[in-house]
Amino acid sequence: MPVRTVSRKIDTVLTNEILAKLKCVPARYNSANTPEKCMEGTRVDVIKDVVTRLSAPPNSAKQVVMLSGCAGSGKSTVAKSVAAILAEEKGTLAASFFFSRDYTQRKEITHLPTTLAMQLADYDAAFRARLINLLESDHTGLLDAEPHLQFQKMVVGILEKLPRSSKPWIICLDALDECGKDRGQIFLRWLSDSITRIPDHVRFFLTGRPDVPSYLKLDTLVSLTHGVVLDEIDIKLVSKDIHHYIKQSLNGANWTTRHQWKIQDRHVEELTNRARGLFVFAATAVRRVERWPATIPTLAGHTNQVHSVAFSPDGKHIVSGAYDSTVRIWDAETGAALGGPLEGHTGGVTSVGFSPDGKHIVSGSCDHTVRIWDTETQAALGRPLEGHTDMVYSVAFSPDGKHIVSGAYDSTVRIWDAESGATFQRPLEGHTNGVTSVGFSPNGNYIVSGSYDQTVRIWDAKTGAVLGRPLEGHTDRVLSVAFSPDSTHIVSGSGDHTVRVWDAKTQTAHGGPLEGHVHSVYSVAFSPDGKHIVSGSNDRTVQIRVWDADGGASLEKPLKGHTRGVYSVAFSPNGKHIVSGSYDSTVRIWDAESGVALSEPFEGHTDEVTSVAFSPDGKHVVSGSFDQTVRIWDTETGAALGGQLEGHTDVVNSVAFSPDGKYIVSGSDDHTVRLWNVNTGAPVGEPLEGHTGAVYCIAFSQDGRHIVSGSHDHTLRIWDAKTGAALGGPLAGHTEAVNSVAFSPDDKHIVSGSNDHTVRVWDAETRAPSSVPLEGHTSGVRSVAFSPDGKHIMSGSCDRTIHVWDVLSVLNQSSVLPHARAPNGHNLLNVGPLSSPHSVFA
Ligand SMILES: Nc1ncnc2c1ncn2[C@@H]1O[C@H](COP(=O)(O)OP(=O)(O)OP(=O)(O)O)[C@@H](O)[C@H]1O
Repeated sequence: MPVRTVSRKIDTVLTNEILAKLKCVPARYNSANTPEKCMEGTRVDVIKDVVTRLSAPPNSAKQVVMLSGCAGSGKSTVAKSVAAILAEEKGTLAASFFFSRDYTQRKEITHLPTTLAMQLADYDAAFRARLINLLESDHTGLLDAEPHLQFQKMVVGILEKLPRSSKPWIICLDALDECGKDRGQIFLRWLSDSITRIPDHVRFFLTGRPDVPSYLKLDTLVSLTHGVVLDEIDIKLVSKDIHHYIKQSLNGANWTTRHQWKIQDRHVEELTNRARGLFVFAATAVRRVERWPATIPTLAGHTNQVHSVAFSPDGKHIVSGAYDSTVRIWDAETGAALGGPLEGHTGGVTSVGFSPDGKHIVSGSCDHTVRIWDTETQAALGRPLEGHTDMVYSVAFSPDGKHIVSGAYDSTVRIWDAESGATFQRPLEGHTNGVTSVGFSPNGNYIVSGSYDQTVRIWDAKTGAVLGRPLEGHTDRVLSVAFSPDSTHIVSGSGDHTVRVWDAKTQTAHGGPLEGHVHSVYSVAFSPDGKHIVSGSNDRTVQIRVWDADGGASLEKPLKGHTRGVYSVAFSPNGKHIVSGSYDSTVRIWDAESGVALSEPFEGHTDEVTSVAFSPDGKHVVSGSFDQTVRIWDTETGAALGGQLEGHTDVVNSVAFSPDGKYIVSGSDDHTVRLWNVNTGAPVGEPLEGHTGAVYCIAFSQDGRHIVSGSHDHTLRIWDAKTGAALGGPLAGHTEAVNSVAFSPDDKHIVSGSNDHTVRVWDAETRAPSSVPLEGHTSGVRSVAFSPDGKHIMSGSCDRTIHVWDVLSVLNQSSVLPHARAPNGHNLLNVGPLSSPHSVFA
């Protein structure tokens, strides 16, 4: 390599190291947990106005634009949209800081100057050179100086020396009222004192509640500030935006492809009026509606218990059968009854269903018979089908419409020819009590049945043979069963008042019982698009629930139950369980296969839980918290063992057991890594020092000899676990904080996940990257782990997905493209967002 290239590389490494010393906070407009942008088509004028003012040529514009408005008026959402346009379309966003009282580092002014300086250095090479120069020649301890001095020297001092630019440089600071207890007053004073030194191509876009602009009164800054007040915009215009927002959210393409019903115009009007110009009202209402379960109109008309309901194949109609001996047809959207009751049965109607083409309805009754009806004329077709010797509890068409299956109190299942009404084949026998409910799988291969014996059974539709074991879980009679449209799930309703969903393949419960009815659930069905479950109950109501097949117990939208963000997950050593730690201050244990929570949340921490890990024998779990302590729990009972381990002087971000289970290592915001003796709870040796930012994550190597740590300073470090000495320099490459690290099972590689949205793999010995950065996540990567066989890497992100990467492909890819980014390369490596965990970790 030519000498000049080498020296340039060394220079780059050195300057990177100097800048890495700056304490920066991930608070850019596009950092994790910043607000969403305005919905397209809303706030168009105000966004345009602000962008135009900020983009005007120097001299002609005021140097500060201040957007204010009351709580929830939508300031941060507008700020995000403005910042995105400036950054992504105009290239004029020099720096941004979105304050938030919900995040420790983003609610103080402390790291604002260094964060701004770092971002300005990223934005402009001349600024960067001057900043490096300043830091190199500084002997006054500027890195640890108080923030006001840092602002003066690292931001204002450099800006004033730079040549004037014809292109605006915009600094966006959102939610000043959430900046410290003084609600942004300190910052405004700094700005006021120095604005005359800052060249006029540098503009500030500030937002805050109405008190923030009031702090400017009588200040020199006032004359340089243009104010935009959201609360002064004509309420008719704002209401138009809110109307658009509600309608799009609950009636737009995105909604209607996912949901069976949509909001009606008069309800949009009503919600808009009630919002009275406050976006937060509308946003909260929309979120409520989106949240499961949504119960839409109650269909009232039957004069006795409703025992069965089903959607028509096109989703437009619902049919119901009741103990008043009638069948009724309803409009699924409005809930209005279509025509009168269908009369003919001489006993209560227990079960109803549509034929696949929607033209016919089948019903089963306490009068021992099955009947077929014409949907349009609502007339009975032919004579009743006779054969069962007791009450018929359930009926359904086969997917090709040629057969009808029925289950009866005589404990048998029967199959009928839909056209001739003849019954053929022997009855299917196996249940030990009355068969209440039956259905074909949509692919026609299986029949499912529910019984008074509290179980659900699956049968081969061709041979009539029973498949696998009975599905157990209901604590009372199973009254109704049905397959999902894709044949993967079965839904059942029971006398225990609940609805349950089962995985048809694994024959296990999919999540916990769905509650809501106040009496026995006699009927359940999936809507044709699989997004809704309709259920009918002894409580005389029909309920339509929005069911998210990916939610609940599914691992694709992982393990729902925590009430705040989950920031740490880990597999148990045998791969059967998952532990999660949440900002809701609790720790939870889940079944890795079904996604079911295995116990009540573990409670004890007094603040957000940042990190969790299993002990090597799986019997204990360790957790670290914002409350600066480490805690150890009994996995089975959830009991906290001993007291809390105290010593860190700031938030504990990460914890891990040593492979022999004797030690725990922890990383903290106090920049140090600490070792603890599990038995005594006492710290071992001195804290390990070296990182220049908070330590976010740590892991032991499998042989227990090394520890790897990842930090807010964007780097990883490797330590000798015995001596505490750092092994070589930091592993640099990530461009944002490192949130998660892990050794591969053979200790040869380290995987890291970062706020820069990427996953990186490193050679543990040479400390060089072993792969291109793995791209695919659309938000910060929070958690990474190798599968126990080392063949896969799992990464979890703020984008709410878990990706699984094939390690062999990752490493091979790197030998083809040593240091380049593979365009779309991740498609080759990425097994994809996790839909079936079993395929990977089985
Ligand atoms: N134009 C918009 N499009 C879509 N959603 C919006 C819009 N404006 C606001 N919202 C939603 O309304 C809620 C409140 O908005 P936002 O947080 O921006 O208000 P704010 O004025 O900054 O409130 P606060 O002063 O309490 O921080 C958020 O949930 C946001 O997503």
